[in-house]
Amino acid sequence: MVAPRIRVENLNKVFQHSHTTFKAIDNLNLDIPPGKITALVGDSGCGKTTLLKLLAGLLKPDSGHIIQDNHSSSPAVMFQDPRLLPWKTVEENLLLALKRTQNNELEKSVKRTRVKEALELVNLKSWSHSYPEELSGGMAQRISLARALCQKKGFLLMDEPFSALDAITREKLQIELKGIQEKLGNTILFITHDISEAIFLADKVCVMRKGKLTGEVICSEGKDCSLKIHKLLGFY
Ligand SMILES: Nc1ncnc2c1ncn2[C@@H]1O[C@H](COP(=O)(O)OP(=O)(O)OP(=O)(O)O)[C@@H](O)[C@H]1O
Repeated sequence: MVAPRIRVENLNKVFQHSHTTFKAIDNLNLDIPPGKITALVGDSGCGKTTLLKLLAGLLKPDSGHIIQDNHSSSPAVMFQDPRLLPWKTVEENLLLALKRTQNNELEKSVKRTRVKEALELVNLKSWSHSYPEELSGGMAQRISLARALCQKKGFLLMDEPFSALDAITREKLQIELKGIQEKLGNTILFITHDISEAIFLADKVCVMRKGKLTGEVICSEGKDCSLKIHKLLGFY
């Protein structure tokens, strides 16, 4: 598995609202370094999910480029809600994701091993035969993470994955994700409204306003990170 670098160049996306047009992504440039967590923060409606959908190939840009080095496949995506099929077991949900995303190229035994390994990573191996209704919110999100990881895409898009969880579960999952990232070295773009979550998880925090990237903050640069991010968000 190769973790790719992603470069977004002069990206534009316009939506039509009745008779007017709205620029959801406005000439946006972004560098997502390989093997690291990059966080994207911004006000509600600034275009974060639209950017994620463009990166995932779920939307087409009006102009601009998304360049993915070393890697041609689409990223794995994790959303705010786990989106597990309730009539399938945990293992079946993960196998289904592999069937959908890998076109059945993989042998059954390889798929099962991948699912087992991913469930081990999120410490839920013994729950493989359980149904989603038996899981807590935090467990369901860890299964959702395992579903993204078992695809071995190298590039993972996470759209506010922990925002529906209680504060304690959320902190636990942040620590788990950091540990998993240190083991696997995926390229991750993590969208969040929570500035402290962004600083805790990411090597770099990118700030978006009104469809544009207004700046980036490298988290290793010390304790002023939060202040810099707030300034870029227009707080001061
Ligand atoms: N399919 C669509 N058709 C028309 N307008 C859209 C569509 N998708 C998004 N928009 C508009 O684009 C803007 C950006 O939406 P987007 O969902 O990307 O914001 P966001 O930053 O992810 O917000 P939030 O943090 O609240 O999820 C919004 O004004 C939204 O109404």
